[in-house]
Amino acid sequence: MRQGEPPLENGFLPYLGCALKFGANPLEFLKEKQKKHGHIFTCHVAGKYIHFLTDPFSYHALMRQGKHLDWKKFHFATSAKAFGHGSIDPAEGNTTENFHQTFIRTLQGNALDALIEAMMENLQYVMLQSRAPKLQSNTWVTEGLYTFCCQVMFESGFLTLFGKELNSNNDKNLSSKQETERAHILNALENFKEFDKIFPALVAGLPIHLFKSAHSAREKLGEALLHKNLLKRDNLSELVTLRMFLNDTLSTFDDMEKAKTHVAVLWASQANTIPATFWTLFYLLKSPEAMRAATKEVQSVLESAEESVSLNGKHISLNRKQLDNMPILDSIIKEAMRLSSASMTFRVAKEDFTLHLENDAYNIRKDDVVALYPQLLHFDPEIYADPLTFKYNRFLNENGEEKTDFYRNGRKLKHYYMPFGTGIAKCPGRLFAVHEIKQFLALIFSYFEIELVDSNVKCPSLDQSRAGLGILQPSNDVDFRYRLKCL
Ligand code: HEM
Repeated sequence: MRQGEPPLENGFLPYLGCALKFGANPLEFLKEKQKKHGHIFTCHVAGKYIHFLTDPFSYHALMRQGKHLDWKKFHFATSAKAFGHGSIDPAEGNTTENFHQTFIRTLQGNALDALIEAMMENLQYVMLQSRAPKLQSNTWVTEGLYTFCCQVMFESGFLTLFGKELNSNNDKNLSSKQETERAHILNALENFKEFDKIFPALVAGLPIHLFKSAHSAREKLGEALLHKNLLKRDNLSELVTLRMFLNDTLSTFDDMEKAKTHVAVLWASQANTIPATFWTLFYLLKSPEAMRAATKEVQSVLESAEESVSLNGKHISLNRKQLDNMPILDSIIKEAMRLSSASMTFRVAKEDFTLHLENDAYNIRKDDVVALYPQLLHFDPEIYADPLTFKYNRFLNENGEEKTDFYRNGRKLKHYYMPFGTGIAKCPGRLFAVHEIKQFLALIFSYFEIELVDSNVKCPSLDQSRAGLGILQPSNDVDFRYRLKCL
């Protein structure tokens, strides 16, 4: 440590430094170091020097000094490492596509309306038609809640981004075509889960060939998303259509590398959405007061949209504007994600520079990492009283509208909620993600009676193996049951 640099925590292990202690429980580790060193400190982790900023009032200072910091290099390198495509950094010459721009263009603005419309249709198809055999006799179906959220969101989200298989003449009838399609998607889900299990290890730098079955799962996902196979599908999203075009026109990637860039999009679209959906529904099932408020809000939006709920094949349709008018569901989803998110923001120093914070300044060396760990903020009792408790209306003000004033030390915070990251690299799919979860809930409440098998079941703990990468998964599943309402 040189003069003017943040206090250094070297750890005891050569090279690994603090990696193991950090990896075991990042929140506890960072809290302990914050107590020891104050609001900024450096950890030596696996050969890198990571400067953690823990004061939420410094976050803004970091964003303002963006010219010294690179957010892309780390993302590009991680994506190539985990998904196995060549570098997507235009500086390295494989492609001139600006991926971030492609994502913003096809996940927000007008493109979002089309995604929402397709998702509404696909969710109902998946919940009512594709799973019909389970629902036939109007009796209760018991299942793991995580398994259910995983299947419904994966199948619907996959169909929304990658479309449906085109009719082939070999198919005898519609239902056998649906069965084949469903089998293909559930097979993709199995491969997705197998690959997702080792995702943290790949990000940490372990080579995929150490994991035989996950490697083969990733290759199979790639094969399913080869351009020649995507061309056999109908209703591809604008995101996938544009990405195929740009792969073909702006890159020198071979067919499998192109496919692997689609595997990356598939992963980004599902890996956080699935656990976020689980936590939202779990907390609702545990909180009758929240459930009453949520179902009432959905009913009233359906009534004012003049949508009736029936099982005669006519689907409910709610557009973006109607879904945007659900502040209670917004607050519930935010609260569930506050409690389960452990994303981390990284920036890499492009050169030696002085980082100016509110009251002090620190020297940062080229290639060092500056990081934020917003779970510290989400669990800060000064900002969120009783931070480990789910309060469905935490993000609502007295008028029942979105609450945006949160304080620390008597000062209003600009950054108080960050599951989607912040600044330029903020998740481009965040609006779609929240709409998807709202649609899922609105449809569950409309079509099903639903309850936990054991209403006293304990809240599962957060599986820390994915800390730093987004929404944490539950460490165990929870049984619930559901049946179609008599409509
Ligand atoms: C609850 C669900 C979601 C959460 C919590 C989430 C969170 C995040 C976070 C934390 C990042 C990294 C931001 C940073 O580095 O600062 C990210 C990036 C990204 N997300 Fe999401 N995300 C979610 C859903 C989605 C969905 C549904 C899509 C697409 C359909 C999506 C597409 C992406 C993409 C493409 C990136 C990379 C952006 C880039 O590098 O330009 N995400 N997400």
